[in-house]
Amino acid sequence: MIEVKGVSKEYGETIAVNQVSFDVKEKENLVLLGTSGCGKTTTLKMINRLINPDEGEIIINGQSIISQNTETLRKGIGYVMQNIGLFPHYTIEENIAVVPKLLKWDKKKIQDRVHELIKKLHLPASSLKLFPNELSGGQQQRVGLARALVADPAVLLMDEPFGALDNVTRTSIRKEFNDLEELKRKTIVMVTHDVEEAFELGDRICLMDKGEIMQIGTPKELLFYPVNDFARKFLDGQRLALEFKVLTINDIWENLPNATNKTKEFSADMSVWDAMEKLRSTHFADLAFINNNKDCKNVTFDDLIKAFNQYKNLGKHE
Ligand SMILES: Nc1ncnc2c1ncn2[C@@H]1O[C@H](COP(=O)(O)OP(=O)(O)OP(=O)(O)O)[C@@H](O)[C@H]1O
Repeated sequence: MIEVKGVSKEYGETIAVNQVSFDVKEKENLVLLGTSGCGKTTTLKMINRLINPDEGEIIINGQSIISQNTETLRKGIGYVMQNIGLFPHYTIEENIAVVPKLLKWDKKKIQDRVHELIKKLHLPASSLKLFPNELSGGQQQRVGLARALVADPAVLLMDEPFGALDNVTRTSIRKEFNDLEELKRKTIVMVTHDVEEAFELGDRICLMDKGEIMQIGTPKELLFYPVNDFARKFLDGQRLALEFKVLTINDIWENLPNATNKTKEFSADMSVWDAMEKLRSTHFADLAFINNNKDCKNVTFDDLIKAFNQYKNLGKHE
C-alpha cells in the first residue's frame, strides 16, 4: 500500500531523515517511535508531501507520490496534526466539514457525515456550534480525528494524535481508538514518542534514532528480538509491563493447568495483562479460557505468573 524507499531529508547541517525505507501494508497500523528529534514527523510529512524528500521515493498504491497532483494526493490521505491544529475561528461543524466542502459535497451529505462521526466519536451534538476553545482537550482531539476521517480516506497519517492530553484521558481515548470500526479499515502511519502507546496501537513499530531506522517489527519482535543495543535499551524501563501486555494466554497455553470447569470462558487471544486485570476486577478466583482448538484451561493469578515465567525461562520466544 505505502512504500517508502531510501528517503532522506537534510536541513543545513542536520540530517533529519537518513535513507529510511519501510512498507506499510493495507489496513496496517505502523507506528513511528523514537525520542524527540529523531525524524518521525519529517518522515510522516513526506508521505503527504508537506515536506519533499531530498532523496528517495514514496509510492502509494503503486503510484509514486510525485507523479500525482498534491491536492488530489492529500484528499486521499487523512492527517491528524500534532497539537490538534483546529481552525480557532471555525465552529466544530465547520472544522470537520473542511475537506467535504473542498470536495464539493452537497450540504445534506456533509451534515449527515458530520453527525455520523460525532456520534461515533462520542461528541455531543451541542458541540457542533461551538468553537474549539470551548471544548476540552480530549474533545478537541476527537474533532481532529473526525476531520481526518470525514471523507473516508484509505490512508491516515497521525502525528502524536494523543500528545496534547493528560495521561488518564489519553489512555481512555486510546481504548476507544482501538475499538473504532472506521479506523480498522484504514492504513495508518502514526507518530509517537510514547512506548506504551506504540505497543498498544501498532501492528508493527518502526523504531528510529537520529534519522535512521533501528528496527521494524511487531511489538513481540521488538521486545523479544531486539536487533541492537539501542532497541534493547529503549524498552528496558517498561519491559516487564510490555511483556505482560504483548503475550497472550495462547502464548503461555501449554504452561497452564487444564480446565476443571468451563464456566466463564474467555478467548485465549486475551493478553496476560488483561487476564490479570479481569481477575483483579471481577474477584473471580479463576477464569476459564478457550483456544481455537476448543481446549479449555482454568487460570488463577498465580497460574498466570508461573506460566509467564516458564515461558520466559524456557526461551519460548527464541
Ligand atoms: N524546518 C526545519 N528546519 C530545520 N531543522 C528542522 C526542521 N524540521 C525538523 N528539523 C530538525 O530535523 C530533526 C528531525 O525533526 P522531526 O520533527 O522530524 O523529529 P521528531 O522525531 O518528529 O521530533 P518530535 O517528537 O520532537 O516532534 C530535528 O533535529 C529537527 O530539529
